[in-house]
Amino acid sequence: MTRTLVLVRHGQSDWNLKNLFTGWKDPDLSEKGVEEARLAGRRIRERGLSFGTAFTSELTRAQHTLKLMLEELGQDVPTTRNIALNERDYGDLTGLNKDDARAKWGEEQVHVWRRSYDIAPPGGESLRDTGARVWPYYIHHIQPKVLSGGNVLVAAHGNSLRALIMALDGLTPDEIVARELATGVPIVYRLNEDSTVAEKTVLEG
Ligand SMILES: O=C(O)[C@@H](CO)OP(=O)(O)O
Repeated sequence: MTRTLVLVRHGQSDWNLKNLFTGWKDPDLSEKGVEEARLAGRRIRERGLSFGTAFTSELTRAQHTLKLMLEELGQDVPTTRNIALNERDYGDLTGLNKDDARAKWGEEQVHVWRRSYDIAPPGGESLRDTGARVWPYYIHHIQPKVLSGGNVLVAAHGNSLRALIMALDGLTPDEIVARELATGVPIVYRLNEDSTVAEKTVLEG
């Protein structure tokens, strides 16, 4: 029994390309994002992994990434979509250009809003808030599938996955600040029977 969990941040979206805060807005993948998603699927295929279940968010960029990965894998897997896996809600920053926001509020403040654990952007969610919906969803819906040996593929978002990875890797609020997730790079976890992490491999390069 392999108990494998693969996490993938969606490929580059049109709004990533335009450098806009995206959050719960729903742009699709850019051309580059489509290629990144396909490459992610091929990287997973090279590992010979097959999946019993897949999960994604309610947002198009993650769903599209999952679809393209499964096409590359040649696997038709039952998929569950849930809002709990959505990107962090960016509140009032949504739709603003990230460089314009730095010019207005300063580099440091914008970095705190984007990467800190417990400071929320105005009207939006902190990473802690995001984790408060992602982690219970993981525990109740995703982890049981992994522990039963079905191998699970999750396509989600930079911050919903940072929140999950923080818990899986046992990172502190200070340590999570420096964690960035690249688009379309699969992260493979193998879990022990007791749900702790046995091994983590990042499929990059
Ligand atoms: O705009 C967003 O929703 C996210 C991810 O693209 O941005 P950030 O890099 O600030 O986490």
